[in-house]
Amino acid sequence: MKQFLKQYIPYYKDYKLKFFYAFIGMALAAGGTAGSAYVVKPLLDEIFIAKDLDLLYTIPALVILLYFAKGFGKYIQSYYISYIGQDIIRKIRDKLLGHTLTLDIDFFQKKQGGELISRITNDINKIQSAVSSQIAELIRESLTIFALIFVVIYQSPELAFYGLVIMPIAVIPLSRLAKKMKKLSYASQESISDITSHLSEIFNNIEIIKANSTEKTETDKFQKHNKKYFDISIKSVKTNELVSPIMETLGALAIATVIVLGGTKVIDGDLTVGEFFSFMTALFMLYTPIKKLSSLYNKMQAALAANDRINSLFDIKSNIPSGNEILNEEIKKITLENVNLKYDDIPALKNINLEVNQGETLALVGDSGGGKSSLVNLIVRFYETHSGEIKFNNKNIKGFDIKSLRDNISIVTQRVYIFNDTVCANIAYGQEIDEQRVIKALKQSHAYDFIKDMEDGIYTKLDEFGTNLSGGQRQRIAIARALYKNPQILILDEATSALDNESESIISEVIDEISKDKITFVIAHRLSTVKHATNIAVFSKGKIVCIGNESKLKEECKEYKRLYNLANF
Ligand SMILES: Nc1ncnc2c1ncn2[C@@H]1O[C@H](COP(=O)(O)OP(=O)(O)OP(=O)(O)O)[C@@H](O)[C@H]1O
Repeated sequence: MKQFLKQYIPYYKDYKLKFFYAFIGMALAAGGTAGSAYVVKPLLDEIFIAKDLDLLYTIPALVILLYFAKGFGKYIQSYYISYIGQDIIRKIRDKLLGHTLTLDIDFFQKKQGGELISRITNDINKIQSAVSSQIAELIRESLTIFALIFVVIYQSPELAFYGLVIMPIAVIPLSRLAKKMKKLSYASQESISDITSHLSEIFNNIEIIKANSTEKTETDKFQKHNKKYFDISIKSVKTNELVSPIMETLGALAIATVIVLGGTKVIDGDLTVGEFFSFMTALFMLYTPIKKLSSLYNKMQAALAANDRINSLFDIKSNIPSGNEILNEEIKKITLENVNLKYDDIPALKNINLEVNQGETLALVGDSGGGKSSLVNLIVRFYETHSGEIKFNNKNIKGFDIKSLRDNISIVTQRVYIFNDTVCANIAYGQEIDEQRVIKALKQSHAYDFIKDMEDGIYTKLDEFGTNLSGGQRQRIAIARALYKNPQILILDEATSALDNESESIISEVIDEISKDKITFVIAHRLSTVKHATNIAVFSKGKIVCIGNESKLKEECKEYKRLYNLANF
C-alpha cells in the first residue's frame, strides 16, 4: 500500500488546483454528514423538549442546507477526483505501451500477445478505480470519520470510548481479509489474462480451428479458463462481503454497550436525551464510513495486485542497448566477422564470416532451420550476437543508434504485416504519405493494377489481417512498403514466395534494378529467384558451407548441387 501511494502520489502534483476543488467538495460532504448528526441534539432538546418555536423553522432550513452541502460536495469531489484518476490512468497506459514497445523482439516472441493486452487494459483498469474513486473515497470517508468522531467525543468522551474501542479490535480480522483479497486478486488477474490470451489465440488461428473441426475442443478449453475465473471471482466476493457481517457484529456489540451505559446516564440525569441521541446518531453514522473504509481497503488489494503485475512489466528492460552514433553515412560495406548466435544457449549461427558491398546482392539459401532468417535478424538488431562482430563501413553496428540504423533498412519478412488503415498509409508506414511515391512503389511491386481497381484506389482501407487481399497481393504490398522507404539496405526474407513464377521474375528484375545502389539480402527457397545474385551463401545447420556466384556453386558446392537437384527434380 505504501509503495502504491509512493508510486502514484507524484502524479497528483500536476493537478493541484483540481485537487483543491475536490478537497473542498470532500470537506463539504464530510461537514454536511457530521452536521446532520449534530443537528439531532437541538432538534430533540430545543424543539421537542424545550418547545422552542423559532428553532422549529431554523433547524429544517439547516437540515436542507446541510444535505445540499453534502450532496453538492460529493458531486464536486466525484467530478474532480474522477478527472484526476482517469487522466493519471491515461498517462500510465501510454507509458506502459511506450515502455513495452522498447522491449526486444525476443520478449514478444515469448510472451503471448493476449497477456500483454490484458496487462495494458484489464490490469490498468484495476488501478483506475484505486487512483480515482477509491483514493477519493478513502480520503472522504476518513474525513467523515474524523468529523463524526469529533461529534461523538464532544457529546460524551466516556461513551465515545466504549463506542469506538471496537475500531482497533476490528483491525485484526480485517487485515487478514485484506491479505487474502490481494492473493485472490492476483490469481483473478492471471486468470483473466489467460482468458484474453486464449481468445486472441482462437481468433488468430480461426482457419486451423475450422479446418480441423476443433471448435468443441477450443470451447472446452475456454470453459475451463472461464470456470477458473468464476471460482476465483466468487471466492473474492465471499472474502470481501465478510467485511460487512464482521463489522456489523462488532458494531452491534459497541452500540449495545453504549445503550446500556448511555441509558443509565440519561436516567441518572447526567446526559440529556438530545445529547444521547446526537451521540447515537453520530455513532450509527460512523459505522457506515468505517465499514466502507474497510471494504475499500479490501477492494484496493485488487489494485495493489494489478500494480505488482504492471510493475513487473515496467521492470523488464531491453537487452539490446542502442548505440549513440546516428547512422547517416553511406553504407559501402557490411562485414560479419566470426559471428555466433545462440537462442537460449542453442547455437543457431556458427562462426559466420561475410562481406557484402554496396550494389551487391547476397542470397541466402539452404535447408529450413539453417539460420538464414537469424542472420538477417542480426543485421536489423532484432537479436544480439553471442560473439563476433557485424560492421557497417568497419564500424561495429552496436555503436549506432538503433532507430537510425533501422531507418536505413527495409525488411520484408515471411509474415506480411498489414495495418488496419488505407493502402497508402500501409505503404508509407512510419513516414509522410507522398501520393506519387506511393503509386511509384506500387507500380514497382506490380501491385498498382489491382489497387487501382479497388473502390477507393490507394485510399481503400485494408483490414489488419489483409483478409481482403490474396497471399500474393499481400506480399506485393509488403514489397511496395519496403521500396517506398528507399533504404540503403534491403532485406527480402522469402518475400516473393507467394507469387506465381511470372510475377516473381518480373519483380525480381525490378528489385535487381533498384538495388544497384543498395546492399541487398535475399532469402529464398526457390533457387531461380536468386540466380542473378552477386553471391549466394549456402547455409546448413547454422554454418555457411559454400559461398560464390551461381556458376561457381554449381560446379564446386555439393550442398548447392543437392538443393539444385531437389528443386529441379
Ligand atoms: N526466436 C527464436 N527462438 C529460439 N530459436 C529460434 C528462434 N528463431 C529461430 N530459432 C531456431 O534457430 C534455427 C535457425 O532458424 P532460422 O529461422 O534462422 O532458419 P531459416 O534458415 O531461416 O529457416 P527457414 O528457411 O525455415 O525460414 C532453427 O533451429 C530455429 O528453430
